[in-house]
Amino acid sequence: MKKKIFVDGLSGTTGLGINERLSKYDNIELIKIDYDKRRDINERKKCLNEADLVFLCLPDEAAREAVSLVTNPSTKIIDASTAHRTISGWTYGLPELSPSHKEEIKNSKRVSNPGCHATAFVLSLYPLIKNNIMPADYPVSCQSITGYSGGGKNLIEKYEDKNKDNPYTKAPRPYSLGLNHKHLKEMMVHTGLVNSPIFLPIVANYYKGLATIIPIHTSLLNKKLKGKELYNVLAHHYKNQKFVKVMPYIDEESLGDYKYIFDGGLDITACNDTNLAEIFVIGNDEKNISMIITRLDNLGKGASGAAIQNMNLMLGYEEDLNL
Ligand SMILES: NC(=O)C1=CN([C@@H]2O[C@H](COP(=O)(O)OP(=O)(O)OC[C@H]3O[C@@H](n4cnc5c(N)ncnc54)[C@H](OP(=O)(O)O)[C@@H]3O)[C@@H](O)[C@H]2O)C=CC1
Ligand SMILES: CC(=O)N[C@@H](CCC(=O)OP(=O)(O)O)C(=O)O
Repeated sequence: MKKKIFVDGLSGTTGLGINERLSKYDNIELIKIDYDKRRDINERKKCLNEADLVFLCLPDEAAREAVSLVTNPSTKIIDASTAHRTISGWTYGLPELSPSHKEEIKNSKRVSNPGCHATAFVLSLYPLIKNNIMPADYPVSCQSITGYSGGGKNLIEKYEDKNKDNPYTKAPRPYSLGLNHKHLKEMMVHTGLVNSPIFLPIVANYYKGLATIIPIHTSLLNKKLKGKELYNVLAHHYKNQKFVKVMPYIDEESLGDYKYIFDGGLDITACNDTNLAEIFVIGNDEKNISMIITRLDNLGKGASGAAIQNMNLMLGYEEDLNL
C-alpha cells in the first residue's frame, strides 16, 4: 500500500524542496490541496488527518496550529519549523548524533527537523561535549554565513528585487544583532552547552549554501588536544555516516596542496544539491587554536534533505533512499 503524504506549506521554499524529492518515490501518494485553499483550516485539517505522514513547512505559529489539528493517532509529523525543536514529546531529527538518536527517530511520531544553522553547529560540537573534551560551560562563539534562501520566500523576494539600489545585494549582512537568534536554545539543548553561544549569522547575496565557523582555544578544553587530535575525535564519531563527512585535517603545512581549498579559501556552496554536511577541522598547535567549519546546503541537509532522511527512517525505508 502506498503511503499517503501531505505537505502543509507546499508552496514555500522548504515545501517545494520536499515535494521535488518526493517525486522520486513510487510508493508514495501525495495528498493534494487546492492552491486557493492552501490556508483554509478545514481543508488542511482533512488532509492532515488523511495522511500517514505530514511535513509542516510553515512559520512557527502555523506549525503549532497544524499540530493541534491532527486528531488521527496514526499520523506521523515532521515539523520543519522552530516550534518543536526543544519541546518534550518531540524527537530531534539529527540521526547522525548517535545510534540512539537514530533509533528514536525511527520509532517517533513527532520529529522536529533541525534548523539550518543549528544542524551545522550541533554536528560540530556534539562529539566534543559528549566525550568531555569541551567543557559544557566553554564560551562558544560561532559565525555562520548563509545564502538568502534561508530566509524563505520573503527574503528571496527582497534579494531578487532587480532595483539597482537594492540595499540587500550590496554586501554580506550580519543579522540577528540582538544576539538572540531563534536557534540558540536548540544549539544548547542538543549539544549540552550550558551557556548561550554568541552566534552571529551573516546573510550574503547568493541563493544557498551555509557554513558555521567555530573558533576554539585548545588550551581551554578539558583535554588539551592538538588540532589533529580534535579532528580524530570528530572523524571517529562520524566514521560510519553517509551524510556527515569529516574532511581531511587542515593545518599550515597541508594548506598548500589541500584539494578542497582554492586560492586560499573554502567554497561554502560545495554541498549544494546534496544532503551532505562536511566538517573541516583546522589547527595551529603553536598558537593553541583550532577552528571547526561545517558546510551544508541550507535547503538540503539544512531543511528538505534532512526532512526526507527523517521520513525514510520513520517509514522504515533505507535511510538514504532517494537522497
Ligand atoms: N529556508 C530555509 O533554509 C529553512 C527553513 N526552515 C523552516 O521551515 C519553515 C518553512 O520555511 P520556508 O519554506 O523557508 O518559508 P517560506 O516563507 O518560503 O514558505 C512558507 C510557507 O508557509 C505557508 N504559510 C504561511 N502561513 C500559513 C498559514 N497560516 N497557513 C498555511 N500555510 C501558511 C506559505 O504559504 P503562502 O504560499 O500562502 O505564502 C508558504 O507556503 C519555517 O518554519 C522555516 O523557519 C527550516 C530550515 C531551513
Ligand atoms: C537567512 C536567514 O534568515 N536564515 C534563517 C534560518 C533558516 C532556518 O534554519 O530556519 P528555521 O529555524 O526557521 O528552521 C534565520 O537565520 O532565521
